[in-house]
Amino acid sequence: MSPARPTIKIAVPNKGSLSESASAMLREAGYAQRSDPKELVLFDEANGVEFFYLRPRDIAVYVGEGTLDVGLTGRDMLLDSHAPATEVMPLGFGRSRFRFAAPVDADLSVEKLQGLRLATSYPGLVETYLAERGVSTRLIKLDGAVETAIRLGVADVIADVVETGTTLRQAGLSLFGEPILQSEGILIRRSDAPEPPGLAQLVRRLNGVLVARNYVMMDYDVSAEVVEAACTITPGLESPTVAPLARQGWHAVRAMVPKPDAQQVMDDLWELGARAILVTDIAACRI
Ligand SMILES: Nc1ncnc2c1ncn2[C@@H]1O[C@H](COP(=O)(O)OP(=O)(O)OP(=O)(O)O)[C@@H](O)[C@H]1O
Ligand SMILES: O=P(O)(O)OC[C@H]1O[C@H](OP(=O)(O)OP(=O)(O)O)[C@H](O)[C@@H]1O
Ligand SMILES: [Mg+2]
Repeated sequence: MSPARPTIKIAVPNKGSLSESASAMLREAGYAQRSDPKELVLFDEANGVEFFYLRPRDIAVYVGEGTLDVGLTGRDMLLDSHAPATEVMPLGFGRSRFRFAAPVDADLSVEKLQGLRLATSYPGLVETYLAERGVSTRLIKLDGAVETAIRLGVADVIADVVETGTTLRQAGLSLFGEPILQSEGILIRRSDAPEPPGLAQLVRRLNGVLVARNYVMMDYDVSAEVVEAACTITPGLESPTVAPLARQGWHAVRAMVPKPDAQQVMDDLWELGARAILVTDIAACRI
């Protein structure tokens, strides 16, 4: 009997904004995910992985303690926790900015925050940012719906997650100061610890999902005179594949193209004389 291979323990958000996207990404990477949102642990025996569904705020704590090997959480949550954990890779979902906001007519700047009451769910993140700028405020720690704190007279300003800005606008608030942080879902591991078993494979799989989501495969035919120019338009990730066609003086080219650029790239190739331009989705890959 072959010895059991070590299992990697992965923390996944159990609810909130990141939960569904995190599970969807892991599923796309070939891992089993829970079907019942009340399930707390799931053992994916085929892949040698154990998933623990936890509050996103707690994930950096477990990973920092070394109880779990890696976790999916938000960059803002990691920095807020001050846990000894490190970002391994960004995951491309749950993008937001972390910003200061105040009533529209407040005319504030970060320097003017000295002594004011500042409400936030991320005191660790805000305190570090302000300390670096020599500003100290009276921090009021709230669990959520922070935008309402000003109207209710609990705070003068807030610092919170902003995605579309709708919540702020509805509360009559506007942004001031530079963004404190650009956040998104990230993979984290414990700082200064040996690499957990299976991490390299997990990272390869997640990278594969990111590439499959963000790129398309483009095929086209082009005459020999303009092959070089065509390859400048579609340089691919490393180098495009160029193969001779049965038709004399023509080549077939195949290259990966960033998905948002695909339509413009097709127009440019057409102008150059390329024909039979085909775009296909990438289902999965290892780059
Ligand atoms: N509107 C949003 N858009 C993108 N990311 C968001 C948004 N709201 C929260 N997040 C991200 O979700 C993470 C916070 O997790 P949390 O569980 O608190 O989410 P939540 O949506 O606030 O959930 P809940 O309000 O149910 O507690 C942070 O990384 C934060 O940046
Ligand atoms: O810029 P927007 O698109 O409006 O999104 C930002 C809002 O979304 C989150 O709130 P959530 O709904 O999670 O409520 P909470 O404040 O209670 O966490 C966040 O805390 C902001 O309030
Ligand atoms: Mg929230």
